[in-house]
Amino acid sequence: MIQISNTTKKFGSKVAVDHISFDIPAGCITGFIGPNGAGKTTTIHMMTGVLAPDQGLITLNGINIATDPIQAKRQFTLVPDSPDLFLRLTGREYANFMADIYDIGQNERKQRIDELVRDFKLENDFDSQMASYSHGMRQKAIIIAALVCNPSIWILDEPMTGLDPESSYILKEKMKQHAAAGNTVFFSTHVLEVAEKLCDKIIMISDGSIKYDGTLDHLKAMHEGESLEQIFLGVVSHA
Ligand SMILES: Nc1ncnc2c1ncn2[C@@H]1O[C@H](COP(=O)(O)OP(=O)(O)OP(=O)(O)O)[C@@H](O)[C@H]1O
Repeated sequence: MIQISNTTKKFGSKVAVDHISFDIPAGCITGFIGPNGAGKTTTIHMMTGVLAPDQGLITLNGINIATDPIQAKRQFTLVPDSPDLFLRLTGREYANFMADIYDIGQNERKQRIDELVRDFKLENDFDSQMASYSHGMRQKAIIIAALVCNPSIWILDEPMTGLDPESSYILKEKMKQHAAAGNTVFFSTHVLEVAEKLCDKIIMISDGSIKYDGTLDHLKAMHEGESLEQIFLGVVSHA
């Protein structure tokens, strides 16, 4: 579970995130949707300790990321918005580096890496430097390394970007399984069809403020006969 309370982030005079509060419960998939520049990545960076908020409180499984960052960071894994990281490492070296950080034993990590590499069809390239990968292959390697760690909370920033349909399907199935096992899955997306098919709960952000926080079913009941796209465009145009 993640709790964000009255949290604000400014860059100079620009208020990127403005007094936002919401809970992300365990046991379901929560989608974070909003237009470009709405504040999604800034929020995710504050949740994961990459950025310090100017104001507010963020806890992950009840642990305050500001005052207990090491323990808080052990609660989650992050798929960042850009996969262009550690490009001199091979996919396998990067996955092992992440597994080291999370203290995953040798047998367990080997089993998980083998399974994930097979699922995402990266067997032929996993021992090559990530600099030689295509964008989609880098995205797969970052996802594999994040999922090898397998803590209770998964935070994914635009995770389907660049993935082929088969890999995107596999990732969505893994997200569903993780949530069904009682864990927390939170992801941002621009792809409303994905949000519609995958999410139990939706949080909509626009211009740094939360415009909707609730179940997908409730949102649809409030806007009977409208698609999620029509609802989204309505919410954003009234921002
Ligand atoms: N490092 C920064 N310096 C200055 N302004 C920033 C910085 N990071 C983000 N912003 C601003 O904060 C606002 C929110 O940006 P953010 O990246 O959180 O949006 P987003 O919802 O993730 O957008 P996108 O969907 O385009 O990735 C934008 O107006 C952006 O210009």
